[in-house]
Amino acid sequence: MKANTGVKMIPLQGEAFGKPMVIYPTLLWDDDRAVLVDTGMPGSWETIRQEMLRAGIPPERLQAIILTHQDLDHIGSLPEIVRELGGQVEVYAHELDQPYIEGTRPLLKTNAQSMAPILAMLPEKEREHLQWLCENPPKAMVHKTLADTEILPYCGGIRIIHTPGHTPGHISLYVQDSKTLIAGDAMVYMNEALRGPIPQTTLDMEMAVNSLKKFENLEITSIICYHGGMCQNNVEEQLHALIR
Ligand SMILES: O=c1ccn([C@@H]2O[C@H](COP(=O)(O)O)[C@@H](O)[C@H]2O)c(=O)[nH]1
Repeated sequence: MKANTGVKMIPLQGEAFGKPMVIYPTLLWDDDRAVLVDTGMPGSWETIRQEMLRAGIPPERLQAIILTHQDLDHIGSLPEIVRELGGQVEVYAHELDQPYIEGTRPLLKTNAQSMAPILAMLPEKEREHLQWLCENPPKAMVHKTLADTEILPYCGGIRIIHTPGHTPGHISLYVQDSKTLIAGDAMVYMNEALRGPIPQTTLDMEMAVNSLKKFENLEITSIICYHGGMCQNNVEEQLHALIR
């Protein structure tokens, strides 16, 4: 029997890096399990938990967290979720971002040196907070690393697509049942238009643009961008216009 599967974005609103920001972790579920893709900034677990309850998915059903990459706004609430749910949750990420998420290497972007221009512009309280996060970044163990083309057996099958560029271990996810592409930061959705990676925060633009070719042969009905949310208008046309 086919499982009942679902996809729901969890909008998280707040202030980050000196500006207002809305970001979109995604909740996936089937009959008995739920999966969270990315965890928001530190302190977001309570909002995510409430949104899960509103969707009728008890947090105890959460069995996996998939991190699209190491950036602070994606891994921020990982420690608090793992602390609360403990051993029931398996954490997944690509091996190239694993050491940063586990804290054995400093985060590639959210460190005092890279953040210096932003830190200098912030009011004192926010500066102290971001400085503290740079020195004490969230970290947690990655239980399983993910490789390109692998299919995770949750929610009707989640295909892993390695899309390096924004970070070396950036992954996107293709949810087979609903034909939804969870693009992480490989693309953004702004003013009802799908756009490529943002140069300001992408470590290797050439690689990031090249990674978009991996979406070329997918049948896609919706794309969820972490920045901008869900794109459902002329999805394949918009996507093909970005692929060079
Ligand atoms: O203006 C900014 C915003 C963010 N950063 C750093 O880049 C990463 C990724 O940011 P995204 O907005 O998710 O692409 C973030 O964790 C910050 O460390 C930046 O340098 N400048």
